[in-house]
This record gives sequence, structure tokens and C-alpha cells, in this order.
Amino acid sequence: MATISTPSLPFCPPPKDQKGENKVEFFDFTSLAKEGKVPKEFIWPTENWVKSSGENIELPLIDIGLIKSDESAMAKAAEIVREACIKHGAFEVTNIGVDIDFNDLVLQETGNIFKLPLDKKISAIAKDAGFSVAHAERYTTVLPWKETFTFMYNHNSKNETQVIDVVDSLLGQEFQQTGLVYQKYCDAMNDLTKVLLELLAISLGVDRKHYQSFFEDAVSMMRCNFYPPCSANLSGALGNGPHCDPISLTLLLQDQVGGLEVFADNKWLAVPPKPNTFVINIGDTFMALTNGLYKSCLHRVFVSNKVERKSLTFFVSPRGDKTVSPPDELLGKEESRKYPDYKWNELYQFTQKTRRVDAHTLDSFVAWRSSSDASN
Ligand SMILES: C=C1C[C@]23C[C@H]1CC[C@H]2[C@]1(C)CCC[C@@](C)(C(=O)O)[C@H]1[C@@H]3C(=O)O
Ligand SMILES: O=C(O)CCC(=O)C(=O)O
Ligand SMILES: [Fe+2]
Repeated sequence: MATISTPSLPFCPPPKDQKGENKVEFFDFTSLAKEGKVPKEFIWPTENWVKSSGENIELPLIDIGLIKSDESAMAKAAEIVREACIKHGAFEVTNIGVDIDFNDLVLQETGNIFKLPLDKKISAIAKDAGFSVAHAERYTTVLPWKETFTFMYNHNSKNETQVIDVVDSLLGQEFQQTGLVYQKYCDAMNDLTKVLLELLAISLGVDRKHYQSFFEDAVSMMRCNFYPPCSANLSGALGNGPHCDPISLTLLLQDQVGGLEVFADNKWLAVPPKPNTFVINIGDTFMALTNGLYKSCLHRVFVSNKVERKSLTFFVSPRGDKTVSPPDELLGKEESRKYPDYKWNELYQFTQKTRRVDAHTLDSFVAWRSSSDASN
């Protein structure tokens, strides 16, 4: 697979104060954007923002409603998805079963939570949940030009209001409507995940329920992304640097601003936004679950110098203690394993404590783990 080589990103956590707490310098995007200021902490190494090709990628578009009801359409879609996932790891889906204006409502609610004042966002920063302001609470340099709001979603939870509850605990009663909208959205992502896992199993020629049962007790991450306008949008600042998502599948809803790029055919190609259309990315862990046959999608995000951009990324992962290992059907007789078994949580912790996510995360994790095994 053609890839790029970018230097690993500095993993510099904030300094500690006398009480051992992180001394974080937060950035107020509202005033930075107004004054057109871009602090040096947001400038990425040049290799990360090499020029775009100026071309669009045409991703195959799958009609979910159709393949759910028509086996021949499912089989055709499986062939189309197989070609795209072997090549670059991305495709698109539409008609997922929610009203067409619901997606606009979800994006609108997302805009509302990022209108909160900076001090309120800072007070709602928690581990694996709540706000992040340019990840300044984690890194002190090479920061992404974005704010995020994150919470976890248990796919087989008996609690039908898990999302309403977590949004209420993080944002309070005044965001009850937001919690209701996100609950409905995450439940729709859960349903979409099931169809995608069956479609992918069929495309790989394995038992069509194989991945659905592996992910039946999945614990996914729902993340809302907010990218303020930036005057250095083409000279060093990035919404996200080049990376592959370490998780299994990313279900992405973007607004109509644009900025997402996929690396394919050895060049950076824009993913033009389409209404009511979700971009599906293969992540590192699903690549490992196919023994490297499907490619983890290499992508990055440019920001606009004029308007804010919003996106919702639903990151599907198995339960943390599940062992990531491809099905035997994908291991030809002499075919060697491309990646060793690992537990999903091992890779996740590697991204949180050892190496920032970039274009080489899984290979770096495998090398790091074998060297730590060798030294133990
Ligand atoms: C396993 C994860 C790490 C990140 C959140 C999930 C899936 C995507 C990863 C991420 C969003 C990719 C871009 C860089 C990153 C640091 C971020 O900008 O948030 C990544 C997340 C993370 O490391 O927390
Ligand atoms: O906002 C986007 O379009 C993509 C975001 C992304 O790649 C990520 O959060 O991993
Ligand atoms: Fe990503």
C-alpha cells in the first residue's frame, strides 16, 4: 500500500504543578479566530500538510436500506466495498434509516455545545469523556486546530438512556434535548454498525455473522468535532494530521464545509461532503481482523480560513479485553500472520500513553510491544 512517511509526533504532556496536577495552557479559539492569531503550538511539521492533489476521491456509495432488503444488492455491494477496502479503506453509505433532516439536527445540536464558554468546556474535561480543547490537556505542541466532545457507548447496554445520562452528567439539564438527539443518533450508529459488519463479512467471504458476534458487546466512542476557522489553514495548522484511526470502523458524518482528505493512488484526495451521507473508514484494528487484506484508511483534515466545520465520528471498537485475531478463513495455508494477536485495550492505551496516533500507529505498537516483551 502506498503510504507516506511523517516523523512521529512529540508526545509532550503539560508540566505538573506543585500539587502534581497538569498545568495546562488552554487556547480560546473564539478570540484566536477573531484576531486571526495562530500560536506556534498549532504549527505542524511540513510533511504533514504537503499539498493536496486538488482532486476529489470518488468513494463507492452503498444504499443501506436497499441492501438490508435485497440479497442480490447486498452481494453487489459486497464486491464494491471489497475493492475499495483493499485499495484505500474508505466507502460511503446513505439511507441508513433516519429521517433525512435528523442528520442536520444532530449537526446543529453539535454546534450548540461548542458555543459554551471556554471555562465551562474546561470544567467538563474528563477521562475518555467530555471536552478537549485542542488536546492541550494532553500535549503542549503540534496541537490539532479543533475542540472535541466525547463519550462512550455500550452497544449491548440494557440502559436505553445511557447517552442521555452521560450528556446530562457532563453538560447538565439545559442540554437535555442534545442528550435525546445524541441517544437517537448513537442507537442509529449501533444499527448501522451491525449492517456494516455483515456487509464486510460477506465481502471477505467469511461467515456473515462472524464480525457481528465479535463486536456484539462493542464499546464505541462517540466524538463530536468542532474546527474553528483558522488563518493558517494552508500554512501549518491542521484539524487532524495524517493518521489512520486505531479503532475498527469509523462512521463519519461531516457538515457541508469540506476539509477531509484520504490518501489514495499516492496522493491526497478531497472527500467532498454529501448530505445524509456517512463516510466509513476501515481502522487499524479491522485491518488486523482481516490479516491486512483491508487497508486502514489514511486520512487528514484541513480547516477553513472562513467558516467553522463540524463532524461526528462514531469509533467502533470491540470490548477492551477482546483479542484481535483474523478468522482462519483469511489465513491461507502458507499465508503468514501480518499482525500478532493483541487485546484492543493494549493498542488503545499505547495511543494514550506512549505514542500519538499518526500514519504508523499499528506497526509502531507491534514493534514497541515486541521490544518490551524482549526486554522483560
Ligand atoms: C483510539 C482512538 C485514539 C483517537 C480516538 C480514538 C480513534 C481515533 C483517534 C484520533 C481521533 C485520531 C486523530 C488523532 C487523535 C489524537 C485526536 O485528534 O483525537 C486520536 C484520538 C486519541 O488519541 O485520543
Ligand atoms: O472530522 C473529520 O472529517 C475526520 C476526523 C477524524 O479523522 C478523526 O477524528 O479521527
Ligand atoms: Fe480519523
